[in-house]
Amino acid sequence: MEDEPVNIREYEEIAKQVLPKMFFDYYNGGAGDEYTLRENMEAYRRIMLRPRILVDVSRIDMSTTLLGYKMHSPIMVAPTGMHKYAHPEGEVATARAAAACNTLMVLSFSSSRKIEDVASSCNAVRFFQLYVYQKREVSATLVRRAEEYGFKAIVLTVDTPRLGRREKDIKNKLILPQLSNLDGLVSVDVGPKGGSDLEAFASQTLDPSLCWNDIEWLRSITSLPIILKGIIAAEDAIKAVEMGVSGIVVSNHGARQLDYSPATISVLEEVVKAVSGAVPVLIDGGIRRGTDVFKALALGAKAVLVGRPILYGLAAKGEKGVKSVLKMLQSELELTMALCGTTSINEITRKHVQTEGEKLRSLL
Ligand SMILES: Cc1cc2nc3c(=O)[nH]c(=O)nc-3n(C[C@H](O)[C@H](O)[C@H](O)COP(=O)(O)O)c2cc1C
Ligand SMILES: CCCCCCC(=O)C(=O)O
Repeated sequence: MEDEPVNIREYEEIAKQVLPKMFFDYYNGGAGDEYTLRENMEAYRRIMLRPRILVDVSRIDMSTTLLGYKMHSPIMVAPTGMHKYAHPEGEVATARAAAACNTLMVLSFSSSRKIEDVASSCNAVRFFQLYVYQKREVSATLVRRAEEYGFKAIVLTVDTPRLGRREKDIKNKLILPQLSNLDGLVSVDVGPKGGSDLEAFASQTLDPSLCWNDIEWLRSITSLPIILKGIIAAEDAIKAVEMGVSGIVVSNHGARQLDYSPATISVLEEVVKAVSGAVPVLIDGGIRRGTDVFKALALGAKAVLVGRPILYGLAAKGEKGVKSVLKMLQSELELTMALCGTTSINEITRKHVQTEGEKLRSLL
């Protein structure tokens, strides 16, 4: 029998072996020099844990809620496009795995399976991620469909007025499958082929004029709560709260948009302080270990989202692989909680971590 992967890095290796290079690079790559891509992960390594001892940890409860929805743990599935590159069942397999792990999935606007198919595949709580297209009616149609099919919130991505420069995709001349949600609404045929079809498609569809006033437009077409994904500055977090959003995701889009933007974990605290409890603050980017999840919670995140690890699991073993990745992160978090002397999510505090700045100051 083949050895079972024991961590996310091993799942990444399998994904690299089984996927065509073009698709693995699309999943794994970042923007520009990929500096932020490395930093998203490295920044977690610079944070140390401060365990407390002699606490009864025979029972650990990782459960939490988001917008009133209960989850087994604060580890959610981030919206990532085109799961059919990884597995023929695409987002349906991912959704079933998320449901089996009792967690919440955010379905991408650019999914390769239809909203309706994902909704009918299993009984899970799902949010819908939104891109705003120049043809607003396309975006509005998908919002209405998501609402009709039981999605519980709209996650508006705000870091993508244009697509980041992803040089691997340009070199590989990334091809784009028809995105089922857009059937009959938009064609992905981008004309004569040059570099990345995704880049060409994005430049023909994304609305670069999207701005704060458009939150009102979104509110006029849906009664679902709105979460903004892609905030990394306190000023924007404050503005988002003033605009009445229901949550914020500290995200740099997995370092696929603006290279040399900061690692998300390094700005989490600034955003959490600015928001001062008004709305839940989530985070994604670079989370590969249960210890990373613990560190994000200690710095004030309500929950985390994971992107690429889900795709590695999907590529390696379909639904079973996604389930295994989620369970692996959940059990790593549970062990970290036990070894840090925390028995519930609320017990994880700022005092359980030491940042690099604090480490340096303690040496002075
Ligand atoms: C292949 C891929 C596709 C993505 N597609 C979307 C998307 O459609 N919408 C979106 O808001 N974010 C998208 N993202 C960003 C993720 O939601 C998330 O911010 C990021 O993956 C988190 O970083 P991680 O991959 O290191 O966990 C995508 C990321 C990847 C890797
Ligand atoms: C029209 C924009 C497509 C974006 C595709 C998915 C995505 O966000 C990514 O990072 O890739």
